[in-house]
Amino acid sequence: MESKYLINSNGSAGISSAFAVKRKLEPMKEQNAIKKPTNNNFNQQQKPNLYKNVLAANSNKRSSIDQERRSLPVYNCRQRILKELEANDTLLIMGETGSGKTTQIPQFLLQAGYANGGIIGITQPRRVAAITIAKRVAQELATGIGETVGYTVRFEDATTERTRIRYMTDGILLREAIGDRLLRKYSAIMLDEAHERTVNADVLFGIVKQAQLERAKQRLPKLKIIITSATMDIDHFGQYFGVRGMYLEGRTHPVRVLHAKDSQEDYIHAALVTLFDIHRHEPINHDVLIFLTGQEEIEALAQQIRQLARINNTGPSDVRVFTLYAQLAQGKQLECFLPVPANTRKIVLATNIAETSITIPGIRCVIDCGYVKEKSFNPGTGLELLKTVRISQAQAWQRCGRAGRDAPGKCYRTYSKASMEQFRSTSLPEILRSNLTSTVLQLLALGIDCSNFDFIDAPPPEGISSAHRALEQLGAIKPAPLVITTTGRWMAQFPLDPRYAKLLLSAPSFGCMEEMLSLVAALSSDNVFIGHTDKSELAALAHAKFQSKHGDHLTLLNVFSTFQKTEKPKIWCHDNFLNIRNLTYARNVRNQLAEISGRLNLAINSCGGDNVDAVKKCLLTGLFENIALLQKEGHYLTVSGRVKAKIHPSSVLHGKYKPQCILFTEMVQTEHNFLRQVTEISSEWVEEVLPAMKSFPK
Ligand SMILES: Nc1ncnc2c1ncn2[C@@H]1O[C@H](COP(=O)(O)OP(=O)(O)OP(=O)(O)O)[C@@H](O)[C@H]1O
Repeated sequence: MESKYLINSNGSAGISSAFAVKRKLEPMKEQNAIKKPTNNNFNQQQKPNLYKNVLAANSNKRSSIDQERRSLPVYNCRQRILKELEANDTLLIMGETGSGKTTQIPQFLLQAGYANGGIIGITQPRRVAAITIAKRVAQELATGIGETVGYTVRFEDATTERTRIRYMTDGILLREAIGDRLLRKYSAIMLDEAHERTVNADVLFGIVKQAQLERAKQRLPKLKIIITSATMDIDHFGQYFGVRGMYLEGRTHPVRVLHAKDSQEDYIHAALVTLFDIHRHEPINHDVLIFLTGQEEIEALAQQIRQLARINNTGPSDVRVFTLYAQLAQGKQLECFLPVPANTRKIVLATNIAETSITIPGIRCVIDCGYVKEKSFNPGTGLELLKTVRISQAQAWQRCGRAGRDAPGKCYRTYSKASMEQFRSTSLPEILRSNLTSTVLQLLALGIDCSNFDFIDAPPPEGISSAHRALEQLGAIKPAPLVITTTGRWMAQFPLDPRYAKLLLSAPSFGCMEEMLSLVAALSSDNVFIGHTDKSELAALAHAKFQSKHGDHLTLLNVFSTFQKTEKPKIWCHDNFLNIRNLTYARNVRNQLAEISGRLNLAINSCGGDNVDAVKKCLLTGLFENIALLQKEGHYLTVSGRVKAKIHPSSVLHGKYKPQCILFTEMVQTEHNFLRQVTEISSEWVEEVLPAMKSFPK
């Protein structure tokens, strides 16, 4: 396999080199480079007591971590960053992957006294990054999580009133802005991984910019804004924020890049061969991270690797395989961050959720398949699809940057150098290719009309109109003049997609609130079934017990309701091939949704699980855009957009008799359009439940 790879013409590839041409930056050389910070570097008076106490209590334990911190490129730029921040209210900072932006800059601000007047908030596109980075920074400051450093992600808050540095997902900060548009709680906000351009981050760029201006106008304490990334389009950001960018010089550990001579069509096979080649030739403590596109691919390859490791007599004990993807329960996602025993190689199979921000200790080799599953929304059909597409060059460098964090590394790309040159330089911002229903509602709850909002890149007008249409059908807004209704305000209270929030608001009138709380919670956690196991036949038999002839939603409800009642959940989940972590997560989500429902005085009634029609009709009130009708040819056609599709093989309705009319949770595009999580409904109900949908085809 080695012969398939070429060393990049630069030999050792500089992670930033590919972007050097794009940068028109002010190079930032540290004037007092490698000057050890002393107490004189900041005003003693301003130094927060809290930080002083933390320092005093833990000074003995920190020498090795301190050394690691001091060797990071960002450390040498500390003085300059603080000086720039004193002079400017907004900073755009670009520095190599692993240079220390995310972990160190907030600590510089803390030391400089910025946390005296408010919290230092740092947003991350993903919760796994927010959690692991907060833990690392707490360790660096030798404090417990939730003390000086904490994190908040959806359905989990690990902060206290003592927390001064708060890592969080961008969705959390956006939600807070609904309560206070000026974000008065914060003295500084760092929007990290700006290149990711998630919808939430794009909205936040505008929110923090407005909050900063408004606070200045009202003579309130200043809001400092820091935008960071290793691969952002700094000119574009510079124009939007009206500031120049800074480039943090200094290199981290080198990563040697090896491209396939020819791009490998079967990238999973290429990844497997490369992995075993690494396993034969690289020291056992060089851990490997493989980037693939999704859960099914990852689970299948994980199983194959485990089997092959046994057959090849490398011994099961010298390989530990971990998986990392969004649908995996949080606890399980964090397992790959723990050390493995000596003489064992850690192999992590991940989607793009491991692509930015995170450091998985021990990773020396990255294998990059060059593809990603990306959301794309078609406002014409109203459907959001997940499609497998080529990554951008920025993503390729970010993936590469996951190696070389604690030592020099290697990155194996299963695509050729020539084909990489054809990749887009950066990914298309999510806001230009997503369903905007949730964003439009959140902005309206903030009192902002999306059509006049100062976006860094304005979403297409047809995307906004499509969101308006959907929100009107959900009863969340009224058009001309555009206003948010009480239902809309209530929907915005739930940390859920508006369609799912609507299910909870409608449930009391169908008498099935208990059931809907359980179902929405279980849908938020996703895959509770363990299917990829060497006992897959036994697993299928166990799962069959929960099957409802009505479809996947009621099957999932059966699983969750039985789980809630079981006295020995661990044994029960094990025996039934169910994922206890995902179910426990769903239970926590349910508690929080019930708490919000209680605050809104929604009646918590139940149909006793027998009145399945009530549950199905209620599902229609939120998911009415996801209806499909059986065609004579045997396939389904979605009512909204008339897209041809099949029922996904994972559905309990797959391969059985085909219902005339179905409701689905999502559409996935692989070789066909597949409808996931499907329930049989009656087309008669549509007009009963949704009087607005008069044009429904019979
Ligand atoms: N959980 C961790 N365990 C061990 N080392 C860590 C951990 N997190 C960070 N580090 C160390 O700190 C360094 C800086 O990480 P940090 O996340 O601050 O860099 P960054 O510049 O923000 O990177 P990126 O652009 O990739 O997000 C890493 O290269 C690594 O050496």
